[in-house]
Amino acid sequence: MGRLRRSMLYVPGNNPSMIRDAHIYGSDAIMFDLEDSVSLNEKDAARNLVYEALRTCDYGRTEIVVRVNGLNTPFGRGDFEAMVRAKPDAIRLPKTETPEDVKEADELITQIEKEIGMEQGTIKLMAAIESSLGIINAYTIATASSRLIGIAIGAEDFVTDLKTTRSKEGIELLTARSQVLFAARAAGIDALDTVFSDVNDEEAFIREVKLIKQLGFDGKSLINPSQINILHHIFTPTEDEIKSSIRVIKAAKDAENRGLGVISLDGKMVDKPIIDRAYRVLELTEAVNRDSIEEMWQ
Ligand SMILES: CC(C)(COP(=O)(O)OP(=O)(O)OC[C@H]1O[C@@H](n2cnc3c(N)ncnc32)[C@H](O)[C@@H]1OP(=O)(O)O)[C@@H](O)C(=O)NCCC(=O)NCCSC(=O)C[C@@](O)(CC(=O)O)C(=O)O
Ligand SMILES: [Mg+2]
Repeated sequence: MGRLRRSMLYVPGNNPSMIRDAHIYGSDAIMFDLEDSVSLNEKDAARNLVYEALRTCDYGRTEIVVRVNGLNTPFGRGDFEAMVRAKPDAIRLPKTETPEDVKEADELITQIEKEIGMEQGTIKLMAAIESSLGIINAYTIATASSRLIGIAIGAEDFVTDLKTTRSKEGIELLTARSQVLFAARAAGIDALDTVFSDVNDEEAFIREVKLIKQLGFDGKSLINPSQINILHHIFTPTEDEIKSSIRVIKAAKDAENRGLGVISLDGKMVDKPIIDRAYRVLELTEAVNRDSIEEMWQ
C-alpha cells in the first residue's frame, strides 16, 4: 500500500498563521494554494510566503503539495520556478484539460530540476480535472507523466463549466467522479475527490464522504480542519471489517491447503477478489496505525 492520502487540507497561500499551523490538525497532506484562494494582487506575496515556509518550517511526515497557477496564466511559470526550488513532495496542476498540459508541466519541472542539480523525478505531480474537456481526456491525462501520483476532480469549477450548480446529493458529479476514478485506477495512480464547501453542514459532509469512499476514492481535499477527523473516521476500517477480513483470509488459507479455490463462509462465497479486498482492509488498517504511531513519536 502506497502513501495514505485520505485527507488533503487546502491552505490559502497568503495566510501566514494558517501556513504556520497547518500540520497540527493531522491531515495526511497539506496543499498550499497559490491559485483560486489567492487574489490577483496577492499572487507574488503568496508565492514568497509559501516558498519561505517550505524552506524553513518542519511539517514532519505530512505530505506537502502546492497548487500552482496554470502555465497559461501570468503566474504559472514563476510558481513552478519557485516551488520546485522549495521542494514540496508534489505540485498540483489546476484545471488540467489535456495530456499536453501535464507534459508541459513535466518538462518544465525536469528543466528546473536539472538547473539546480536536483535528482530527476524528485517533484511529483497531481492533476486536477475541473472541466468537461478534462473529464473527456481523463485517462490520457492520468498517463501523461511518470511523475503523476494522482488525479483529482475539482467540483466547483466543474459544475460552473457544466452550467449547473452543486447539489448536496452530488448527482451532477456522479459521471465525472466515476470517470476520474476509472482513469486513475487504469493508470495505477490515486483518485482524489474534491472539496465540500459548506463547513457548517456536517451531516451532508458525512454523506458525501461515505459516497466517495463507496465509489472507491483514495481521499478528498478539505477546506477546514474540522473536516479531518470526520473523514479519517469514515476512511478507517471498523473493528467488524477487520475481524471479518481476518476470518476471510484464514478461511482462504485453509481452503488453499485443501486445494480449493472457492469456499463458502457464513453462507457467502469467498474467492480471489473477496480475498484481495480482505487484504486491502488489513493493509489500510496497518497504514493508518503505522501513521498514527509514527505521529506519536514526533
Ligand atoms: C472556509 C474558511 C474561510 C473558514 O474560515 P473560518 O475562520 O470560519 O474557520 P474556523 O473553523 O473558524 O477556523 C478555526 C481555526 O482553524 C484555522 N483554519 C481554518 N481553515 C484552515 C485551513 N484551511 N488551513 C489551516 N488552518 C485553518 C483557523 O485559522 C482557526 O485557527 P485559530 O485562529 O488558531 O483557532 C477557512 O477554513 C479557509 O480559508 N479554508 C481554505 C479555503 C481554500 O483554500 N479554498 C481554496 C480551495 S477550494 C477551490 O479552489 C475550489 C476547487 O478548485 C477545489 C478542488 O479542486 O477540489 C474546485 O474547483 O472545486
Ligand atoms: Mg477549482
